[in-house]
Amino acid sequence: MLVQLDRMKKEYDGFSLELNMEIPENQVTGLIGANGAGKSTTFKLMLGLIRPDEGNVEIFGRNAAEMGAEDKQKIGAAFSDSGFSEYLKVQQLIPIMSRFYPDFQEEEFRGRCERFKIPLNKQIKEFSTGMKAKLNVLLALSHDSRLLILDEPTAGLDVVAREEILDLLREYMEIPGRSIVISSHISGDLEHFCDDLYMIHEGKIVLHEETDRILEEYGFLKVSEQEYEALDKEYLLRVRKESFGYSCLTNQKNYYLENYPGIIVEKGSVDEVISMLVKGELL
Ligand SMILES: Nc1ncnc2c1ncn2[C@@H]1O[C@H](COP(=O)(O)OP(=O)(O)OP(=O)(O)O)[C@@H](O)[C@H]1O
Repeated sequence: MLVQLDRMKKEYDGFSLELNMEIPENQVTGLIGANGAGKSTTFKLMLGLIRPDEGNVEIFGRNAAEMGAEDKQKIGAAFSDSGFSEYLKVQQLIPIMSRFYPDFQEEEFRGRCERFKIPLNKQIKEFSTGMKAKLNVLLALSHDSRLLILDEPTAGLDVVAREEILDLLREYMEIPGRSIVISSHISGDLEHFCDDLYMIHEGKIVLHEETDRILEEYGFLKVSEQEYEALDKEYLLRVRKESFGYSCLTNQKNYYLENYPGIIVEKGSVDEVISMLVKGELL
């Protein structure tokens, strides 16, 4: 495992984050959650910037809070704030990055700045939100890391820019042994990019599932009251009363399709699945 959070608990006044999470090699893991769900806090814990109150956070098999310089070289991280003074120009970041990361790939970085229309000679404070977001990802990708930790890298980007960033990240994943952990509050941004998704709601994981399983096996049964009464409830996760009867979330939609001919089963988007998990009633 590249990263492991084991029975991890972190408390702030009025907020409690409780996580079990594993980030293996060769995988893109998505963290989805609304504002304030705990995504940034999770990343800070992974990077050892803050310590858990309970449980363990390990990165590359070692306690995250005791990470040494060598391990830090193996991580590329991007937060909404790059950590650099916005009075600097990208040109001035290059020697700073080279000093910190011996394997900083200057030529590649310059090439990508050109490709993404990031000017080298303009102060970062003059950049648009999208340009800053792109720059943060390019910086995270600029040295030969094994793990990328990207906090909402696509926030504020238009569709074209978002796809460009995701393409760059797909290229990154072509080298075996690498992994990405990426967050977003918009599940649609991630559902076709991540292999594995964690949905966090108010500090707790409400769903951890492979993306393909969510898209292929989760679904919504739309049933009348009579159909609902006759239904085997074993594979229903949540239910919600509707004007026509009930909407039921299942993680085994093929079971219902096979055993209840004529039943209406709709494929839900990841957003709809989350919304039902958070707001639907437990059986
Ligand atoms: N240093 C801190 N002191 C007190 N509370 C904190 C601190 N850092 C985070 N929190 C609280 O933890 C909760 C989760 O915040 P976090 O930034 O992890 O959420 P997020 O999912 O990244 O949200 P967003 O999408 O808005 O960035 C919030 O209620 C926040 O107020």
